[in-house]
Amino acid sequence: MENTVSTQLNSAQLGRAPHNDKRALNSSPISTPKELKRQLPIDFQLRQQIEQQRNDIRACIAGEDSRLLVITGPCSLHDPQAALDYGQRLQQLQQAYQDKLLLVMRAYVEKPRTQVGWKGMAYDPDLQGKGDMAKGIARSRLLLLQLARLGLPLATEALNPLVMQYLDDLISWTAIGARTTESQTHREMVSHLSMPVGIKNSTDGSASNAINAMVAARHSHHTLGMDGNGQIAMLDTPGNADTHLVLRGGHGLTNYDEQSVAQAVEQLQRSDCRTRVLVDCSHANANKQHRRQHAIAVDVAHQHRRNPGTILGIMLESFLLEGRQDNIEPLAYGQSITDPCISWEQTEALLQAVYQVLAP
Ligand SMILES: O=C[C@H](O)[C@H](O)COP(=O)(O)O
Ligand SMILES: C=C(OP(=O)(O)O)C(=O)O
Repeated sequence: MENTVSTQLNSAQLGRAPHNDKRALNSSPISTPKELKRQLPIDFQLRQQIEQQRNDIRACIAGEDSRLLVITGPCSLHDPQAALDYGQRLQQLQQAYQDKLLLVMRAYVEKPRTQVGWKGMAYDPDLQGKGDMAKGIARSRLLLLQLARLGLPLATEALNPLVMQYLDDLISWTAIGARTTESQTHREMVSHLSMPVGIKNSTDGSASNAINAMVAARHSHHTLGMDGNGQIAMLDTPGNADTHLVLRGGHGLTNYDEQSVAQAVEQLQRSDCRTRVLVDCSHANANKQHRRQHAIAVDVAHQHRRNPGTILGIMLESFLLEGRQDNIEPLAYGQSITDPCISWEQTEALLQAVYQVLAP
């Protein structure tokens, strides 16, 4: 989307900057988290469902549940209808595979970028490059609410700690991405979050920053943030012990093979961290060749059988149509506008193959 979304400032925007700060742009106030949660509330039953789903994932991390955790879905959500279509299909697969797989839908509304590009529904819901976070955050919350009501646990990447305050109650698993693993702000945020969190190895492929993040996040912190009323406040975070490492490869090297996993597990043990790792079958592990995800997932499923206690699960980038698209006009239904994904049919085949490894 880099080509279709302008990130340049126009003169009208610059003209609105106050005299004493020529770099400051227009600011548009938006509702507080409490106001938005009041408009789009979660009821008692849904709250209980999400708490149960978080507990199910916690049990997998702790090794009390031997099912393979599968985080699967589009690289990013941009079209609510296609996302709900995907969610309905996934929910049906969950019924079929529930004894061996715990399926969680990737529902990412924020995207970290290597340089510039579309940053997700929360920022630019109309894909026009204009940015409308009031609309974007509200649309994201509504969509997550509709997806959660399908009965699926949801996964997202927490990028901006303020955005997370509007959505956190709907999420069962959160990722800290490879580009933010080393950030103190993100480690403090994890310490504050109430759900299990997967922390990715850095883009250079090293697991050390992620393991340092796991250690930092299990401690409590004092940090500057925003409370539910939109008030800037010092937050005392409780610490989050429900974290795990996500291996996503890096710098042209993969790290999902048995030896890399064993090395990571050893490093985790030395830092007294949870040892079960989740393998991201996409990103640098697949060198963004989406079809490679199938072979990687099957390999990891075999490791899960051979070495119980090392593999927690897999992550897939999957949507309705295979690949990705650059042009938003016309927009193909169900195809990624960020990273390439496997199609729905390829996803069904992959999950069936993984299931067969686990339940021969
Ligand atoms: O998962 C998505 C991308 O890998 C990540 O957001 C970085 O994308 P970019 O390198 O295209 O900016
Ligand atoms: C951006 C992502 O991954 P990573 O942080 O591993 O690049 C992602 O999973 O969408």
